[in-house]
Amino acid sequence: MSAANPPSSAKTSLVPPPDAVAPVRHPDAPAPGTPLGAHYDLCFGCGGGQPHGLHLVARAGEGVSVTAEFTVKPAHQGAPGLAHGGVLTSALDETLGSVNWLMHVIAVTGRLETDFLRPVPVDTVLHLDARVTAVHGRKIYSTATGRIGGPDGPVAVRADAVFIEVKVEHFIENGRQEEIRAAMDDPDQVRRARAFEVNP
Ligand SMILES: CCCCC/C=C\C/C=C\C/C=C\C/C=C\CCCC(=O)SCCNC(=O)CCNC(=O)[C@H](O)C(C)(C)COP(=O)(O)OP(=O)(O)OC[C@H]1O[C@@H](n2cnc3c(N)ncnc32)[C@H](O)[C@@H]1OP(=O)(O)O
Repeated sequence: MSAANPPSSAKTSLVPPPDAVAPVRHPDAPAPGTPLGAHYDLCFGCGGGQPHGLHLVARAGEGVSVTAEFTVKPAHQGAPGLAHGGVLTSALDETLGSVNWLMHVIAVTGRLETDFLRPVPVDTVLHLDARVTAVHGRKIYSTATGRIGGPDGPVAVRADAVFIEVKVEHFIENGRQEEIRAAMDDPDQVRRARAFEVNP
């Protein structure tokens, strides 16, 4: 086994350890059915101000779950008339990322594994559903599906993920200064970030 190609480590396993606990919905989480809105206007996944983005719209579900829709546009093609797999994975990633908000936890994707079960044509609405299954320390285990033909249609894509809880400093210290300064100057963005600080 070469160092450049290490084995898939137990450290990044997608299976929660035996002492993982059930996720807890924050008391101030929005009621089921409430749109979550974009966490950042320029986010590729959900930002309304991102012309190249997916414009995914997520709503709170029951417990620690969300539903979302993403419409596949011609700009999202891989093969002629079919969605690119990486774009579909991005939609799953964004949906899984938004579900952490219901626990009032900021988290980033550590590991994400996608199964592609059916091709997804351009103009299809992908009906996404994501939920947290377990929490272990800073690790959040979650799973998502994307269905076509309606919210109860066949599963076209699915994913399992581990997200890692981070502080807001993760973004402030690692993001490009230009965008961080702009985010800090946006009262809405600061309010969103503060919500995590006052309701840990
Ligand atoms: C006013 C300005 C405000 C600006 C803020 C703006 C918005 C903020 C609000 C919300 C935004 C939040 C999310 C966005 C939502 C959706 C978008 C989709 C999500 C993404 O697209 S996000 C981008 C891709 N993502 C990354 O860019 C991560 C890069 N990466 C790192 O930044 C580090 O790598 C990190 C932080 C992950 C860990 O680093 P670290 O040093 O903090 O943690 P450490 O190593 O100590 O691990 C602690 C425990 O996690 C386990 N662990 C570690 N790494 C793991 C892995 N990969 N897989 C599985 N488990 C892992 C260890 O095994 C240990 O587990 P144990 O405790 O059991 O030992």
